[in-house]
Amino acid sequence: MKNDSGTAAQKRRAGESAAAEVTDGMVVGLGTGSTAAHAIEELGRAVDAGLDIRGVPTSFQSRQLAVEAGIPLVSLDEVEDTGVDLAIDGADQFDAAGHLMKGGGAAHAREKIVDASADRFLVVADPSKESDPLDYPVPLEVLPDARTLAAERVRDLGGDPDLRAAERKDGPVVTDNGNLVLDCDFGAVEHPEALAADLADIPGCVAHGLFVGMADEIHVGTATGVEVR
Ligand SMILES: O=C[C@H](O)[C@H](O)[C@H](O)COP(=O)(O)O
Repeated sequence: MKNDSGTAAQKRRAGESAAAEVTDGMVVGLGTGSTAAHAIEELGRAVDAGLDIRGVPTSFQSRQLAVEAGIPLVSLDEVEDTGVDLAIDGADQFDAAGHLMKGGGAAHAREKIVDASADRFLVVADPSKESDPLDYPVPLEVLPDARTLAAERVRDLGGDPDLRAAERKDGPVVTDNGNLVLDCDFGAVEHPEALAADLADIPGCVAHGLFVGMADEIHVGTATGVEVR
């Protein structure tokens, strides 16, 4: 179960552990999802206590949480000179090499921009996210007009694309960027670097959920503490 109290506590420990790495003056990338939310809440408490930071949200969801938590926000444009000091973000899966699958919340396009802009990128996760090899269907954000061609190219690569449907509306999920998501099942991904390159080449692909070689640390919340990998 993704949301039982054990897993929720593990996510909280991971989020709080990564938030503890944030220091005064930092520009911080604020990830999306239920685990990164714990880091945002913890940073909000630290801001209340006097921590001076600026946050760069990765989604509508993380922006809302940060506003509620009282974290001052900036856009990537506004930190052109300073860049992002540290990003904290969740993952749908991670492997032993530190490669990630992201995009379960359809936020991976902006997450990839913010996480790649950071001097240090910390992933927060619970132990259920570990998978070797990665086998979570790869989320592919595509321009709406590219949907049919992109699905065809995914099939050519050996994948099974499925247009992500919205849960409480008829029709597809539309991302924060106005695009669609194809969840592309490739089974076990034995060569993430090669698949990442092939997917990036698909016309109309905005971003795929493979984050290859990007993570600096993975904070894994356990039943009793946090393992940093
Ligand atoms: O698009 C969503 C993001 O990549 C999330 O960081 C990812 O889905 C993990 O979310 P959660 O921590 O809720 O499992």
